[in-house]
Amino acid sequence: MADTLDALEAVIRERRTGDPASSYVAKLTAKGRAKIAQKLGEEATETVIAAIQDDRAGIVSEAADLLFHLAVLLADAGLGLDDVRAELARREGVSGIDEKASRHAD
Ligand SMILES: N=c1c2ncn([C@@H]3O[C@H](COP(=O)(O)OP(=O)(O)OP(=O)(O)O)[C@@H](O)[C@H]3O)c2ncn1[C@@H]1O[C@H](COP(=O)(O)O)[C@@H](O)[C@H]1O
Repeated sequence: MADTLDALEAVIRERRTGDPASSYVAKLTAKGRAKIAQKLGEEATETVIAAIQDDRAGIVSEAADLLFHLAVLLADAGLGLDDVRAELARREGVSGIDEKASRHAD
């Protein structure tokens, strides 16, 4: 899975400046950050709908769309999956319950 996402990220970085007529990544990137963010939101909503309908195949399909569009957004922001991995690694072993409680400690 990590390899697939890394390969996808590499393709996205390469296609960003490609021909919008033949590349969806280039076409979406050319439309700008707001459009990329909008698409990400749409795919998130479609994932939510599939989840509520308990549509397992739909969840997988929409999650793939969601991860793809997230990777396009990260690339547009000059970020990458390694930045997200580092943040998740930083949180490793920190309970979400404890983390939330610590926000209200002071
Ligand atoms: N994983 C994906 C991937 N997932 C989803 N999509 C596209 O994302 C789009 C989202 O679907 P929508 O129906 O919402 O999009 P739309 O109707 O075109 O968009 P709007 O005009 O409505 O905004 C579709 O065109 C899908 O084909 C993807 N397009 C590309 N990839 C990967 O990116 C690589 C590079 O793609 P190109 O840039 O097209 O060469 C490909 O080889 C794939 O590996």
